Amino acid sequence: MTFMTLTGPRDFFAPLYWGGAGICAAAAILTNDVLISLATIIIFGLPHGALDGEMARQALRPRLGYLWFPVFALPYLVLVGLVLVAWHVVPFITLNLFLALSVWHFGGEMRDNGSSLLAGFVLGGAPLILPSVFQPEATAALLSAMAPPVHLAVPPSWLIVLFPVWALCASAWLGVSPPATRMRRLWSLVGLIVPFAVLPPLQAFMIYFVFQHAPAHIASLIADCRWCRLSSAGHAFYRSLPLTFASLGIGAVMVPFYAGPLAPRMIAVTFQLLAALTLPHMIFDYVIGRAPALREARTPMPGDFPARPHVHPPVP
Ligand SMILES: CC1=C(/C=C/C(C)=C/C=C/C(C)=C/C=O)C(C)(C)CCC1
Ligand SMILES: [Fe+2]
Repeated sequence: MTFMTLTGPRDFFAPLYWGGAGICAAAAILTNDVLISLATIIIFGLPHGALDGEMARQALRPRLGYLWFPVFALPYLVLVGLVLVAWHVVPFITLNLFLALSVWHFGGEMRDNGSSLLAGFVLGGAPLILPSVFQPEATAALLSAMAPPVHLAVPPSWLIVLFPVWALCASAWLGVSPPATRMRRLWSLVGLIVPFAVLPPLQAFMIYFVFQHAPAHIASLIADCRWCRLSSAGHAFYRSLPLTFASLGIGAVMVPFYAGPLAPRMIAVTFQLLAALTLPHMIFDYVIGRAPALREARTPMPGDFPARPHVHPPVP
């Protein structure tokens, strides 16, 4: 019944969650503490990716029974392991691939319902291109900490070279927008530019990840009536807990394999793990969106928590 108090009709979840996220983010900014920024990123950002397990369960369990879990988890874990090994074997290449995949991933999440590639590049490129241009040294230091023993004095040049292209694309994206959406687009750009212009890069990324990227992903799943058990943010958070804890477990196992002072070490663990989870997450997203068999196999299962309907009937 705790569940009901979290997600019931009087939804206590949103104020609790956003209050917690706001306090943690403010603490990270006010104390300038790397570890608090990382903790905020993990606690309030990681769960959005951990919903893959819930989607796989809904898609696969009606056809495979309990076998759904190994069918989903084994390839997923193999990919996680491969990415973690790649960080150690070819850190420079892995870092650059991760940055490029992140542009793609962030763009896909932020543009409204699968709109243009232009929108994807503008909205997905900003979180990586802007810190590289506005605060090159701090960004290079963070990227170096992410991929030891790589040492970068400046961010990867392709991110810098993309800046004028990005600025042109952003202007074009605003310019071609229908008047009704122009202000919304302008505000979404302001919301991206301001944090990366005024805050240190890790804190700006924290704001982006926790308050823009993760909520956009969760909102798109809630709006999608295929995922009947994800009908509110509270349900989504609850359903993300098992894989969130599993990911934290993987992170805990990783820590002893990394050397050096605590802050850079935790930066490496956090972002290498994020990269390792992002690759299977993106592949999963692609597969679940394309495979017709997976799209249709969504009958309610015994023992399911009765989800709130997505569309409420009009009150007479
Ligand atoms: C660490 C760090 C950066 C890169 C972060 C990346 C690349 C994160 C990717 C996360 C993903 C893909 C999550 C998926 O949900 C910046 C912004 C360059 C500068 C600030 C510090
Ligand atoms: Fe994501």
